[in-house]
Amino acid sequence: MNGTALDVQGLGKRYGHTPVFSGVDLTVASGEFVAIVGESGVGKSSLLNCLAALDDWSEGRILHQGVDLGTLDEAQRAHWRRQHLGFVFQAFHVLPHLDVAQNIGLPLLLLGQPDTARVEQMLQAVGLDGLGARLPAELSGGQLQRVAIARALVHRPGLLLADEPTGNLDPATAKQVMDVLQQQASDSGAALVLVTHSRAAAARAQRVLHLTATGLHSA
Ligand SMILES: Nc1ncnc2c1ncn2[C@@H]1O[C@H](COP(=O)(O)OP(=O)(O)OP(=O)(O)O)[C@@H](O)[C@H]1O
Repeated sequence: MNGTALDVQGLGKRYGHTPVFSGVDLTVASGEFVAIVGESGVGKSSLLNCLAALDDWSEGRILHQGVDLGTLDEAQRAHWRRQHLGFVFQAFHVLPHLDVAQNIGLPLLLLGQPDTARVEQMLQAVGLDGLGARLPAELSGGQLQRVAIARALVHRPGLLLADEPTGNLDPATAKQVMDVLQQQASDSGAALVLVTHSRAAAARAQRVLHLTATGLHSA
């Protein structure tokens, strides 16, 4: 897929009267990998939650492949997320009572398009071949994050957001998880926006942007 996956114009976020950031402009092409870094508390997670339309923003616009997310109501945003978005969190957020294959297949199930062959394909792609019947409690942290990556991409979203996905992992495991995340995002042609404190993870991106209270700047 070519073209612009994400176009953010003059985005600002306040919690009540407390400003977090303003003036955020960002264009991400399909297949591009952008890292966002910045001091703790500057608003990186808040920005990502806005880009996912999980939280409201105070000013500006977010367009995803031409769709203005600000014009969608809650139900339409939920529908947009299900179809077009993958999200990987620091704390994995896999569902403990579902096995690995069920966790990975959940986005397809929610879309009414269950597809066991696609789930198998994703299991292989992230190096978890043969582990589909395991419960999350029986996996390592690195394996859990691979489940989360497979789940985030199983429905072929155009936009993949990752919030500190290696924050809970040791450096060697973090490297393996980043290899999988980068490779899978690239193979699927998804735009990848990564928030991280890890210099090693950020250095993999095509662009590294620094978030401050006044916007995103080239790092
Ligand atoms: N729901 C909320 N209500 C009010 N303030 C909030 C809320 N969520 C975050 N904040 C505040 O907004 C600011 C930005 O928080 P955010 O978590 O986005 O920063 P961050 O850059 O991701 O930080 P870190 O790198 O430590 O994860 C912080 O001052 C935080 O206390």
